[in-house]
Amino acid sequence: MSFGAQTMAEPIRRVMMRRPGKSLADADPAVWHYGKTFDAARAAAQYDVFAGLVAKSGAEILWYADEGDGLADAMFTHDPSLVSDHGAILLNMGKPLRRDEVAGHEAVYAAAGVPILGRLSGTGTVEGGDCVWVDEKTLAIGRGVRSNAEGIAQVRALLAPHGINVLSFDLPLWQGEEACLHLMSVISPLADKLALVYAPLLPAPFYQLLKARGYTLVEAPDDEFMASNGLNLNVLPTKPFDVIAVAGFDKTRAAMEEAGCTVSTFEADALCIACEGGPTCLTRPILRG
Ligand SMILES: NC(=O)NCCC[C@H](N)C(=O)O
Repeated sequence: MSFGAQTMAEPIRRVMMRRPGKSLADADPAVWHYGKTFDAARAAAQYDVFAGLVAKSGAEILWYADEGDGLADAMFTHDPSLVSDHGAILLNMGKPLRRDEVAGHEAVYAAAGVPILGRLSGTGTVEGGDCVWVDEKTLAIGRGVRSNAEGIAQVRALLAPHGINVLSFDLPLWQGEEACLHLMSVISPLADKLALVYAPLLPAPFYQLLKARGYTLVEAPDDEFMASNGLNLNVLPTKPFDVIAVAGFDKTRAAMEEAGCTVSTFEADALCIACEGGPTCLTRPILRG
């Protein structure tokens, strides 16, 4: 089978990515809520280093091309769709500027022969960054600014026939409606039942569920979470205990190494810190395991 990713840290075999091009170069930072360190040319150069690390892992990269559609955030391919073992789910973005990205994902799946399990409709919204596979039969979704109750109910209805339990956890507002806070902003799985977390912003019942399921939680330091706008926490496992992280957050790196991880880093001030999305957000795993 060439698709299926109901785990978060098993070896990444196939992934959808989008190299930022004309759409990011033309983006107005005030419209897109990009920070002071935004620089499209440097972001593209930093992206190439990141893409090289993903390619080095052996993953096949399916490219969603930026041909100037104006969708600057579309480089964050994690969000517009989700891939289950039963096909892809085309989501509906909570950030209105990102709604048209879903059609781009649909085209990539059609070209790659990945079946579509279903799609969200109406006013229901869910973003991929709010979705965390706790285990292969349990999907946690953060309800917040980007994902709403109706969207979560729609995902639940699509997955329930396959024996998958979808749970909803409420997120705080934190930096406001314009900023990006996903459930994946406060947790990054590193290996089976091992995750890096920023505990103060975790929904308390989600924290309790992880503990009850036998997870070991590595705590990211407060100062680096604040200094990085949360991006110190956003690390991509290419296989269990092997992760890609944003450079410059040495205490977070040391905490992961202490937990047995090998950490590769890349500079990402113009890309990740400025545009509010890290290595996990820049990838949509299509096949893991
Ligand atoms: N999964 C993620 O956390 N994605 C980051 C998306 C950042 C993008 N600027 C956004 O606001 O949607």
